[in-house]
Amino acid sequence: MINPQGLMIVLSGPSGVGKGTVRKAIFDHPDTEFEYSISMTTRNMREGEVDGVDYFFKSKKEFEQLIADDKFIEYAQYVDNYYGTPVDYCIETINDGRDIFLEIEVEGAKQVREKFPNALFIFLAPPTLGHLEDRLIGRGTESDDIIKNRIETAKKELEMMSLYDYVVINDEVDAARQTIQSIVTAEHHNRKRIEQQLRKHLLEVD
Ligand SMILES: Nc1ncnc2c1ncn2[C@@H]1O[C@H](COP(=O)(O)OP(=O)(O)OP(=O)(O)O)[C@@H](O)[C@H]1O
Ligand SMILES: Nc1nc2c(ncn2[C@@H]2O[C@H](COP(=O)(O)O)[C@@H](O)[C@H]2O)c(=O)[nH]1
Repeated sequence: MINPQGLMIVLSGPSGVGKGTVRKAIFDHPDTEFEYSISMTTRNMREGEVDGVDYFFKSKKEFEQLIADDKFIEYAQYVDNYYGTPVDYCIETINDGRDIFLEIEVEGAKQVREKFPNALFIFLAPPTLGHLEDRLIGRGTESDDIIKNRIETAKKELEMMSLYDYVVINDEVDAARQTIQSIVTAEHHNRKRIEQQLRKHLLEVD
């Protein structure tokens, strides 16, 4: 077997587009067999969030020590807080042949692309910028200033979508969930076919 590793699936997109909502729909679905990479962050816990489930919540000092110890696949400072993907669980999972699903912002996705060019990159986009603003306001978890900041960041993030393998518009949650699952299934088929062709070619060369 040439590539027995699991697939690294990166779902990115601006804050408020619905990444968390779509990700939850994916993981609630019985067909889903991916593992979820729980990120670390220094931001304050929101009401209803659970440490070790939604995020591993860390102090700034703890996070900076983890950076120094090279414990992240990627990390980024996003609107005054650190966010990062712990390296150990991701590597263990893909080496074990299981797919790992990362839900991260755009700067972090760029770092993943440099380290794991074979990962699958999916950008979740809003139908319009107005939808994004409405969703952030509707979620009611951030102050007006932070929402403004996130919208400004989103405008720059949306310019990066052409660098992704796929763009999925999150108009309706279940449709976005289904599209993402179909993309992953198709990607597995493609990679398997390429691997078989490569193996056949190598045997012919021998
Ligand atoms: N397709 C949709 N239609 C309408 N509302 C949606 C849709 N998807 C998500 N939402 C709502 O938009 C808000 C933001 O969604 P969510 O928190 O999942 O976004 P996010 O991209 O994960 O944000 P962040 O990056 O800040 O964590 C939530 O209130 C959610 O219920
Ligand atoms: N680069 C990374 N970005 C991450 C990670 N985990 C989450 N995120 C992204 O941060 C913003 C803000 O999240 P919020 O929970 O404060 O709303 C959002 O775009 C997340 O997708 C990570 O490990 N690395």
